[in-house]
Amino acid sequence: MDAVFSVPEPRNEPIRAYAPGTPERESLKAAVDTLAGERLDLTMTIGGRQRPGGGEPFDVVQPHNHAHVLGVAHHATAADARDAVAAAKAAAPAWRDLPFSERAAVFLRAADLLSGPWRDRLNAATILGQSKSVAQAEIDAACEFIDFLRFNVHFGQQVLAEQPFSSPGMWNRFDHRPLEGFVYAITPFNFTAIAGNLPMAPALMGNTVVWKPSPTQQFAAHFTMRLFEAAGLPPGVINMVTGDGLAVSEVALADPDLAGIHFTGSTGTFKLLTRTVGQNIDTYRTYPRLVGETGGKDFVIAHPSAEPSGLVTALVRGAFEYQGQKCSAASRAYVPASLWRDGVRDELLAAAESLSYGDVTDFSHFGGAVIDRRAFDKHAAALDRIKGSASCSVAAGGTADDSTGFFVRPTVVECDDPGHEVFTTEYFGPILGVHVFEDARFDEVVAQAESAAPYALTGAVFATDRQAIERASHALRFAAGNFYVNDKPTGAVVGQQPFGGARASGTNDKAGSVLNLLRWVSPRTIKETFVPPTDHRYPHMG
Ligand SMILES: NC(=O)c1ccc[n+]([C@@H]2O[C@H](COP(=O)([O-])OP(=O)(O)OC[C@H]3O[C@@H](n4cnc5c(N)ncnc54)[C@H](O)[C@@H]3O)[C@@H](O)[C@H]2O)c1
Ligand SMILES: N[C@@H](CCC=O)C(=O)O
Repeated sequence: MDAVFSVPEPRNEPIRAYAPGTPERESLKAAVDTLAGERLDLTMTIGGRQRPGGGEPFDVVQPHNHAHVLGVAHHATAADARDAVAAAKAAAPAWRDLPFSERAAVFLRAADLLSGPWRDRLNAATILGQSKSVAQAEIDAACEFIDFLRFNVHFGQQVLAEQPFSSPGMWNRFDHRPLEGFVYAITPFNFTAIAGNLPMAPALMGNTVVWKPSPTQQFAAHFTMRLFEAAGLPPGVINMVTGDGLAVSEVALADPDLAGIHFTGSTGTFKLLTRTVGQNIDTYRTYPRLVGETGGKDFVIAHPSAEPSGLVTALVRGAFEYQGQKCSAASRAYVPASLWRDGVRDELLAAAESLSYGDVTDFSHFGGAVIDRRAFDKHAAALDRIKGSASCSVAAGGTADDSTGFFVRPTVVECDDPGHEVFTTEYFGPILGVHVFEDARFDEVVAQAESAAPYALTGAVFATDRQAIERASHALRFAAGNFYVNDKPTGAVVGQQPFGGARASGTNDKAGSVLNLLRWVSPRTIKETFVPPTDHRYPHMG
């Protein structure tokens, strides 16, 4: 077909409420019951074929009920990784030669399947495997994932439309080639949408991918791979390997055809991958593109003019939704003494104490458990250190219980010392540090908070005084890639608040935007001269 297609205009997927007594709630409940009753073989998918990894098995469990095994996966071995890389390379020529519209149609179909018949399955898998509440699963596994699929197609088309100028007598063109080689996508446990987006975005632009999901997100990742297949993704375009990824990295990072890494996860892991690529730099055919979105220590700073109830709600939702396991989660707050004394303290502590964390298959809970034993132990140890610290006191929560699930209570820590680890270390759990300051010190506190932590992902300022907002916004310009005024620092929506941070928080390539898709193409410039000159002499030569 010869045509310049326009892709469907993307719209953000409406969020379902799952109110008691509604058919949508019953249908999701049934999907949760069905998936909870199975014990799946969580296979790899290489070249379109499912097979178990060749390494040690590991259980994928419900974090809120860790005795309940949802499925068993195996760590991929070096041989598995070599097969995945070979499958990606074999699929590359046919996939990149498919017109963009055909590749886009696969992902638009995936979006519609997920919006309809696959919605309950992906949501249920995310509730069970990652311990998300219904509301948190819906905004992630359904809405954000659907948005990534649809908006990426829109932005991909925008990339292709980007063309150079042409002087008379010639036609200059960009051929937006995919990268030469394969892309290695490594994804975190906390968002089903991110896990789907990281292999999808390079694939849309014509690349083939080796995808390594997090072991603790493997349950939903399994269904994501099935969704891509149901949408018509050809074998070998996305090859999913399971496990911790150590053997996969040994193979993939040493391969001459490694063309890019699309990573989201901790700062430490991304630094390790970057360092390894640096060490192997002479191995590669081309410089691998490194895209990494990493950790955060996200702040909320209130001015004395802030509206108190909005501030409290933002702190509660920003810090404690999904048990604080969002890279964007509010984990340090700076509150003026006047507001703190006049109600914010009492409201915040009461709200934190009232939150119910429990078995999220009971839809009435606000939240669930933290992801695994490693996270639980890390938070328990941090709480012990905080309790032993002279400058801090636990004002709410502060307890942890792993008898049935990995539960850590929503915790508020008041701390005099703004340099304390509670304001600098990413715990990635439901622990909020609060520094209370004398009202007149607002600008000084903003300046300290600006670089108290090495990260620069998200941050919020609460104020009604426009000059205070302007001053804080200016002083914090480089302290957050996503900056909020009078809103919580979480919950970025694809297409509306393109997401990503700098400093130790990543390469800031803004997932789900044109900026990210640009990283997965390597344009060839073509100049065609319609009537080539036939005389080599300059006019001045006579
Ligand atoms: N900035 C963002 O957009 C964003 C979004 C979500 C999560 N995060 C960050 O992610 C972190 C939490 O996620 P996590 O605990 O899954 O992070 P993690 O770094 O422990 O793991 C991320 C992924 O890397 C894999 N991995 C680890 N070492 C590897 C290696 N040598 N080779 C190949 N793969 C390897 C893991 O198995 C997992 O799939 C937090 O720091 C959070 O801030 C950032
Ligand atoms: N995009 C999500 C965060 C993803 C990281 O975990 C938000 O804005 O809350």
